[in-house]
Amino acid sequence: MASAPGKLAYPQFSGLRRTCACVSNTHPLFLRRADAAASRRSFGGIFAMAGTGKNGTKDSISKLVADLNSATLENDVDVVVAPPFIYIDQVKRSLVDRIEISAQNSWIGKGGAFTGEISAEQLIDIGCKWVIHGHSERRHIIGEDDQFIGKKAAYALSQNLKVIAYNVSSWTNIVIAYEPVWAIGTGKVATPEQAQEVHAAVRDWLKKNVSAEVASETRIIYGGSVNGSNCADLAKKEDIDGFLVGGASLKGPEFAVIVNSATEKKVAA
Ligand SMILES: O=C[C@H](O)COP(=O)(O)O
Repeated sequence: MASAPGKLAYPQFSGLRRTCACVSNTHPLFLRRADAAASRRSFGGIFAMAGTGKNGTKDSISKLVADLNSATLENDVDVVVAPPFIYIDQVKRSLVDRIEISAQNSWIGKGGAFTGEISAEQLIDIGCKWVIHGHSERRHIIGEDDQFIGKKAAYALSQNLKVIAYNVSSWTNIVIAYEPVWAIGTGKVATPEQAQEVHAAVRDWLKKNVSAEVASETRIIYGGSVNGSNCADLAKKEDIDGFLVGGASLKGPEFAVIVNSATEKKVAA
């Protein structure tokens, strides 16, 4: 996913081939609702209510949850939030059921003596339905590689968590996120044309390497400086099926604007 602003970055195709990595950054999301008829065309995305660990306090998250609970959100957009582990329970207890919860990471296998780690089983126990794997920050800062991420994703999927990442035996519960690293947290968003080109290339990769059906159905979401002002133009693009939102997700009303940019998808369709 690395590239300079203005240049297209093709997300880890070699990784995709081996395990499947897509990439996300920090926090997460919204997605199309499962009952929305056919396919990825119903918008979906991802939003993070608090960044990777460093964002959020009990008070700030209470405020954000209150904003989300009172926001008017498009019916046919799935909305998922990914708070840091320590706030998941608080969010689960206070957030409306219409919004699902994701973790930002999980262990590679069954729980046990792995100090400091959180298992997929524990996430399910606390009410999570989603987990993010393969975020560029986990790769670049923590040093996770495709193989390790693949193990995590495979185990999470085996426990029926939905995954934003790889090592996929069934694509039903997968969402792929494309985030050019130069766009993450920088205010330099990819142009709709740049993002569309990469999303189309990812979809084409799926078509050639997995199947036409998977290519058609899999949601590919964009992340990197998405905000209330640029989301509408991005949402109009054919292969952009949602967003992975970081900074703008910390402001509930702005996040609602991003969720509701799904209407642009309907207009464009
Ligand atoms: O996880 C979030 C993404 O990495 C995007 O972050 P951002 O919207 O602050 O650029």
